[in-house]
Amino acid sequence: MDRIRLVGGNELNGEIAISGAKNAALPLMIASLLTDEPLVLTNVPRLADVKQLERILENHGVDIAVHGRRRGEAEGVGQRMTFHAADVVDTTAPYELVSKMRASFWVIGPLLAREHHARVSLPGGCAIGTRPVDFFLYGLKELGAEIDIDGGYVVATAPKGGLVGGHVTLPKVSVGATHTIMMAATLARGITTIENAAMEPEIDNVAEALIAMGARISGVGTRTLTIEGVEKLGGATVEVIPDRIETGTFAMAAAMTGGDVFLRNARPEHLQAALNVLSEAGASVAAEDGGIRIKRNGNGLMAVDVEIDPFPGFPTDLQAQFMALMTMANGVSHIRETIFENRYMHVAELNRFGADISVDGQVATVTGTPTLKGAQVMATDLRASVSLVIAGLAARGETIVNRIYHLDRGFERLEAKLSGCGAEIERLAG
Ligand SMILES: CC(=O)N[C@H]1[C@@H](OP(=O)(O)OP(=O)(O)OC[C@H]2O[C@@H](n3ccc(=O)[nH]c3=O)[C@H](O)[C@@H]2O)O[C@H](CO)[C@@H](O)[C@@H]1O
Ligand SMILES: C=C(OP(=O)(O)O)C(=O)O
Repeated sequence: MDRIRLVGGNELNGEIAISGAKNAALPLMIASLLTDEPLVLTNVPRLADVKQLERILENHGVDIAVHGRRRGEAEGVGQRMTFHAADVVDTTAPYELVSKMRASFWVIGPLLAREHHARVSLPGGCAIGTRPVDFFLYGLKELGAEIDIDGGYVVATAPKGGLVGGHVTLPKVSVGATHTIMMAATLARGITTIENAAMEPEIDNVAEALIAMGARISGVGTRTLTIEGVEKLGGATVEVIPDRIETGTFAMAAAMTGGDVFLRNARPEHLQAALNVLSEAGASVAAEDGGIRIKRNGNGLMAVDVEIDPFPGFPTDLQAQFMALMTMANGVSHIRETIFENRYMHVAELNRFGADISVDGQVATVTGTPTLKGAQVMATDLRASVSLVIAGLAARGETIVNRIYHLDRGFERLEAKLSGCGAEIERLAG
């Protein structure tokens, strides 16, 4: 199993190109199941999760092509890929494929809308809580589907003639349920409303893609989406938005080590809450043409309290990275995780560096210390893994992060991007 070795203490200086967003690329790829015409996606990141979803889509009959580089295109630019679901040959998404990744469950929406049937294994994904699928089932039922659970599979069947429009009020904001119900509703007969919908930028990216494919959706960027079903969707070319979680991660890394890093392609409006917190903590954050610049001079950081919330709040996917940052801040920071009930697996690992973190229910209390010491640590999930890298970048001496396959799910060329800015970091194979 690969590991990462780092030696902390170097400032980060330079430029990092932010990749396309994993959490936008995945639902956009799934949207290709809604049409028999090709969907072209640009800026697709090279990630293990993208590869895994390719396998799942291929099993449904989707032809997938990765285009070569274009003249004048910079090296390392995101992939241009075509997804063509001319004929959906299988409406089952099997356990072996779906259990590895949460988002793969979302194929249930398009399959049900287009093929009127879907049999999808209950999902896996990061172990950060129980992560039920009750909102999806409720939403699809509101669109007329009949749902059974059989041997670990959700078996969904549309009424004769296909799904029908309905009113869905999500009990709690859910990104996955919003993507899935929105996609399903595009081909339903009549009008669907989704109240308390997620407003994450990835939802907007998918909604705009669906609109480009011929869907009728209004309320994009608000808590209420209205979808008027159409008979058929067509092809389109859509750009995956830059990854706001990767952006926030490198911003925290730079704030942790000090230095001056320009995050190219980053869009400040996609992570304003996190940037505000970084400024409050004492980092300098500036929106510049084409990206965001993060600087921190020799001064230490101040402790800041944060409550995790759905967008536009502070994202749960940056909670672990922020906690790493707070381990060396002056003072005591309180972090309240309100989205997932078990997303503190990194606490024990961060404490191995000599951090002082305790957890009581939803709240983690981080008492800053002036120094961390390098350690052997274990990655437990995607964002937890990268929080250990952030701690290691500032810790004295050597850190080894084990089980980094989690990192490869969601960070493209992490070591190369960090070492390009002066970090001492390498992957140890085997
Ligand atoms: C691939 C992807 O985009 N993953 C993101 C997505 O996950 P995901 O879409 O799985 O997360 P949700 O937004 O659905 O989860 C929000 C909350 O709703 C609960 N819930 C959700 C569905 C349901 O049927 N029942 C239920 O109770 C969840 O357990 C959680 O407590 O949004 C999360 C919240 O921003 C992010 O951390 C993940 O990175
Ligand atoms: C939790 C995440 O991913 P997933 O929903 O695929 O488990 C994440 O991207 O941080």
